[in-house]
Amino acid sequence: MKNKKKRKYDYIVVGSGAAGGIVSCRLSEQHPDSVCLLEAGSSNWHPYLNIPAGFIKVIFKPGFAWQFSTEANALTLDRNIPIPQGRVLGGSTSINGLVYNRGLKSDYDNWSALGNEGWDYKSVLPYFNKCERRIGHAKNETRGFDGLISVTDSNWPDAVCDAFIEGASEFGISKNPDYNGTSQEGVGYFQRTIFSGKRVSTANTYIKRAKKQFGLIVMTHSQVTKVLFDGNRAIGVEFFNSKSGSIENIYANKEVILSAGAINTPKILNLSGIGGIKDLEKFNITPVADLPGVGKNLKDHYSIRISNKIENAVTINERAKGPRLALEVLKWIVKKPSILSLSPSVVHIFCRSNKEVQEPDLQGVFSPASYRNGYVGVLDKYPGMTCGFWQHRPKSTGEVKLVSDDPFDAPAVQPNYLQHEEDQEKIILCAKLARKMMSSDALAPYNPTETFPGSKCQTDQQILDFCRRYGVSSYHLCGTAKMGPSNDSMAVVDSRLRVKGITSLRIVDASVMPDIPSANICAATMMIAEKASDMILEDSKRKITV
Ligand SMILES: Cc1cc2nc3c(=O)[nH]c(=O)nc-3n(C[C@H](O)[C@H](O)[C@H](O)COP(=O)(O)OP(=O)(O)OC[C@H]3O[C@@H](n4cnc5c(N)ncnc54)[C@H](O)[C@@H]3O)c2cc1C
Repeated sequence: MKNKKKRKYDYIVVGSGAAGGIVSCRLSEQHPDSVCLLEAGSSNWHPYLNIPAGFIKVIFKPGFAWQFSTEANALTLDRNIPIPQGRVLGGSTSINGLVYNRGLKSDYDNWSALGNEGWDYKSVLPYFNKCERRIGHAKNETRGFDGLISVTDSNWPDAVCDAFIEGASEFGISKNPDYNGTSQEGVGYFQRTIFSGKRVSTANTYIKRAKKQFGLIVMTHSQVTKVLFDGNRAIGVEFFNSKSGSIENIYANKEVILSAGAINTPKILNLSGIGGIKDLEKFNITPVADLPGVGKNLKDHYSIRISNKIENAVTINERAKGPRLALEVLKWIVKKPSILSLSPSVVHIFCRSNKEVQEPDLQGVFSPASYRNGYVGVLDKYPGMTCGFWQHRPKSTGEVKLVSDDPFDAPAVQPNYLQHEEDQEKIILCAKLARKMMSSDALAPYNPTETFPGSKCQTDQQILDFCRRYGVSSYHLCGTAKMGPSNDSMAVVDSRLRVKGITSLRIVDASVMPDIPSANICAATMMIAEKASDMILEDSKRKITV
């Protein structure tokens, strides 16, 4: 393959993350030398992007991640909560927490029930399987074995984690060997997108393969500023090449695909004249399509964490410093279990908030590590453990909107965490559950003492205040260009992910989710990309005008 840059391609894909990395690869398999992938960030050469524990070194660095934060809001005590998003080849798959979690069957059956034909669990399962290479416990029909994304079990034995898992059974939560199989409910070690001690991203799998085998053109340092139209047909994009400092245009024979993520995709749409007319008028942007749903329906998982100081154990807190860290590095180099090849959350719990609920509606995460004041950042100086929880399907929704017509200004992001009363009730329950899980008899030999928020936080009101003050994003932003049927005026794309009222423009990323899955959302985003790739190629063969 020649990998020679041109001015015109069959397909242009904007954004190289969980979705864009996959779509660009699948399209280039069928259209070699004729797909161009534009990425605002740089390549993924840096070792921190390939060592799982490098996560903590990159998420708050502008060279690797868009440093977005939420708008201040009284619901979360006027804080600007960090919501970084990957800005590098592989997008957020190059910086994320590596947890592989598909969600509940009912998540996708609900998408279908909302009028999105072809998105029920039975229809999407083959696409979850298509991208997966499951290594470890699995039932054949529910898992994939031939895909490019390796999904492995933890190889890091830890006595505190084992005790936490044992302890959960004291509260009626049983071990589940495969929460991505037939049933999610239970407790156990997370499955991770880690192989041979290294991060598995779309950059080092799909994109690498497509560049080498199918002549995929990858242009990093290329921030798309708007989509170009001929009438209502998308014909290309304008982008800023930050290496040359110039504005350039490239064109598509067939389609433009936006995969810039749940914050940047609605921003590009608005800058291109697609959005609510009133929103566009504010910035004198000439409208191309009146779609008031652009940027609306923002969802995320708002989580809280409870930390304990413990004794009689060596936790990640001590292993991440001094001579012990040197030993961990050495272990990683010789491919032995090491804290360098861990996902930040090691153990999962999926459980129900009450007996009336039919399936899990809460997710817990546990690690034998603790951060100062509960914030991901500086580890405590003493041995510690942390349990976090969030609600699977929060009812609060927010929005992403432009603050100006300058493509280099970050948009305003307001998730309205805890706006809905039910979300407030559930977050209190989450905090109580996290406490309960760490008070099991199985963990008693470690003499846990709660350090954060501490014993003074007891009443529901105190707990809610704590959640408002210290809750954080789980970084699962989605829904800002949702798919929906023609009678849903807030839908932005149809069930084949075509932007309504526009031809040759699709959205393929976490933005199109009509509701948030009961899971960390990367697996679902990759599933969307595999399914979208088939739809784009099918429509092209049938010569359907999109
Ligand atoms: C810190 C963090 C931890 C997470 N942990 C987990 C986890 O453990 N498990 C899990 O399942 N999910 C996790 N997620 C969520 C998951 O990674 C994302 O939901 C998923 O990657 C979204 O995929 P996407 O394709 O929509 O966007 P992204 O993967 O974010 O990709 C979007 C890409 O588009 C590029 N882009 C944006 N704007 C432009 C533009 N104008 N021009 C060109 N390129 C542009 C970006 O730079 C980026 O590369 C995490 C996310 C983050 C940020």
